[in-house]
Amino acid sequence: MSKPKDTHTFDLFGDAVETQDAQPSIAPAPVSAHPALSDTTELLTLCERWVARGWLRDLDRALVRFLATEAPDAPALLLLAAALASHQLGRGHVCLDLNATLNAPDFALSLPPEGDDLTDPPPLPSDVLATLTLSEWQAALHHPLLTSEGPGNTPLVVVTAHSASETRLYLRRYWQYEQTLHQQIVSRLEDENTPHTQAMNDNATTATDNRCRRPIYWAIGDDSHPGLLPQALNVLFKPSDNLDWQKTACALAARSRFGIITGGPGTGKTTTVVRLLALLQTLQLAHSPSQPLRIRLAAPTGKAAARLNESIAGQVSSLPLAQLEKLLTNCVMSEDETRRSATKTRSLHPVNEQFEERFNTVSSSAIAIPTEVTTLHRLLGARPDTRHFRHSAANPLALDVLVIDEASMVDIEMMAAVLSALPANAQCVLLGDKDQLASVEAGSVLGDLCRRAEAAHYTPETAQWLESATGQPLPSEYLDAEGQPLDQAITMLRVSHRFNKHSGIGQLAQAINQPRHAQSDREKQQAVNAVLRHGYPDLHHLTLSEDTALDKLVIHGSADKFLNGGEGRTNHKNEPIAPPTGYRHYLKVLNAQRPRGESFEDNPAAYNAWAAEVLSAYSHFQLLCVLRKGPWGVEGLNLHIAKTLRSEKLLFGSDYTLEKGWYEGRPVLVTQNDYGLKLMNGDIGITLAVPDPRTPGKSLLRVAFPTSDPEKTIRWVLPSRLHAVETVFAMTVHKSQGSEFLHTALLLPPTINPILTRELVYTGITRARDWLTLVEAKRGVLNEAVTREVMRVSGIG
Ligand SMILES: Nc1ncnc2c1ncn2[C@@H]1O[C@H](COP(=O)(O)OP(=O)(O)OP(=O)(O)O)[C@@H](O)[C@H]1O
Repeated sequence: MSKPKDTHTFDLFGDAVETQDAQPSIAPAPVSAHPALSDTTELLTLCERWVARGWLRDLDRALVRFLATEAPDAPALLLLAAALASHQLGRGHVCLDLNATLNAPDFALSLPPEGDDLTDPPPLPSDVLATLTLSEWQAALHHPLLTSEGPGNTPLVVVTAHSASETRLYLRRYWQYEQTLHQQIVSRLEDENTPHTQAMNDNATTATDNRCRRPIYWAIGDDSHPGLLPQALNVLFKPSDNLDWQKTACALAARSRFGIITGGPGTGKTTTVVRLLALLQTLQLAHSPSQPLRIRLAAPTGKAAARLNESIAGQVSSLPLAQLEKLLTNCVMSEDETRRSATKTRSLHPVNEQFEERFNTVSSSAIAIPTEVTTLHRLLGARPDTRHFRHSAANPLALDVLVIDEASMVDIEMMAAVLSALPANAQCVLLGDKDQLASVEAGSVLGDLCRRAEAAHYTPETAQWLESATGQPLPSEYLDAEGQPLDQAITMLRVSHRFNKHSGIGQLAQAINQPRHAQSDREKQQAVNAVLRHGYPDLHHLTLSEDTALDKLVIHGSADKFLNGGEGRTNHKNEPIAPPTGYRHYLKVLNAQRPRGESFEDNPAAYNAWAAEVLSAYSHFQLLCVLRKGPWGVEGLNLHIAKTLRSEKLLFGSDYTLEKGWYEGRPVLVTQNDYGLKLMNGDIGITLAVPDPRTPGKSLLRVAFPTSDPEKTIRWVLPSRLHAVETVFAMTVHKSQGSEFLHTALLLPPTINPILTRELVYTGITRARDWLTLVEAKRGVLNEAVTREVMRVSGIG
């Protein structure tokens, strides 16, 4: 088998215009139609051959068999489309786009990127589909038992959108998720400008019921507290000569029941959302002093939740709450004053003397902002052995505001489940970086919803409202009289406060992130290379010409390769930055700070403190890679690094132990949620040796995981209880999403691969907080990678 021909169309679902205009990779002179296009038995045989090669999943073939049994008269072309649609789900696409598949058929299956040397290869999709036209395929997609064009009971749904050339085939479940998402978002956006009387009635409900308390009318049409919104925004944001996108984001997200705040690393998403919550709570208390909003914060993984937890706690403590409470008190006093004089003039009856009570409630009510962040699975109440959650439309969550961080990692199934479980009037705010890799599961919801975020598309009405709320006029380039309702609910933060123009990490992220339509591939490569050559203090570009360079990096961190050996830098808050390290650092801490002469049971605090130090030291460095298998993948690198650390006498164990067993210092990544052990997918633990209480002088291994519980900072787990973990000296970029490391080393393999795209490189480098080492196993791979884009197929956005 040969390598797919056009490497520039590696991204099957790349830019639609380009793929349509591009030369199709269909063979120019087909001889005759492949029998699998018209004969179900031939098709099943073909699927079997594809499954044997790993090009198609067994699951996909099983679906075809099932459909063929259910409807023996179904056209083979329909069954083939079903197999490919099912296969796309495993590759992150929600559906099969027929036209894109005909334009680049070989990307519809999981072909090995470097070709397949085995003899007697099965026909490639490009061979099979060579004679097929779009209209023939479209015509074959209609079958009363198997397909429909919308609601119904058929297992498949056909959607023809915009123009007849855009036909998508869905498995019904995924079509339904898309519909749910669409309906939930539209219904939350549609009445943002109208007072919501039902919500006011809901105010009378008790704290334990799950109807929403939030009266959404206050932000727009609230007559009782004129000016409270702009006043509160002015308390929360300092005056600025430039357009403050954070203030804009806060106002827009407060205005509607669905909002998105997107932005790159350090653009202030967390800072903004904390202020948004303070704003919402202030507005709510002005109306219902004794009924603060019930706010919940969630993230898709335990790691992302822990990170938000950490940063949000710091942000809440710096909020100007006293000023907001003063504003609130003045507001309630003036309201009651007005009411009092109105009552006096209307009648001689005594004034309604609830004033004192209301005043006291406000002045004693701290504007409560939660700092605890949970995972989405926990929030919804995941149950073992079922994909259904405890909370759903039938049993909604008891909350008024939900903030979801790292929303780019949330797949379509989870997003539909969350939105369905929200009470009708609850407010949902998504935070995330639209340019990051999407979830590994099907769907790239945040990226799809934010397709128009760059240019904003605010209507003149929105701009006018924003100006009255924030005091800031919007530049005309962000206005669009044709702006969609969704555009009005999205703000993109555009200024990084963590990476300024002197930061190589920030500059590289920016150069890589330029969308394809904004510049040619060559211009992008030149921009990226200019950043690499510039000599920024936080960035080192390493091409592996000698074997030991990678070893030096992972052991020592290669501080000597950075300007001044990494000494003397400060961060954006003027705090000193420690020089970059490698894995030696945490292993040194492990040995140097080990509690001596005390048993684990007698002094758990000492062991917890030790474990916390080791875990913190581990987070100073992480090697990221692209692949799982092979010498440049997680598996090969993990073993290589463990052996290298052993040769430095930093780790101990036989080859077998290092490859398959447990040893002190082994860092592990949890790969599946384990509710029994309270461990979440993405958690990192370190294996430590603690004294064995049963055998004096001996030790036993336990794995230490950090917790967010201040009472019990470390969770100790016996290795035998951990089933879904892997060594994490090397971590894939996909798994690193939602995490951040002081020194991140991103290793690109020597050959290009379909998953090596701009989004992946961007996601990898933005995991670095202070130092980035970009490693190319062979020069040139980065240049190729940054010109490839992933575009997921879906009907959202
Ligand atoms: N307007 C601002 N002025 C000055 N510093 C700011 C401002 N906004 C945020 N920061 C600081 O910038 C840093 C990054 O902010 P924040 O954590 O809110 O960004 P983020 O977008 O959530 O980052 P990430 O998701 O990449 O971790 C923080 O130290 C924060 O205090």
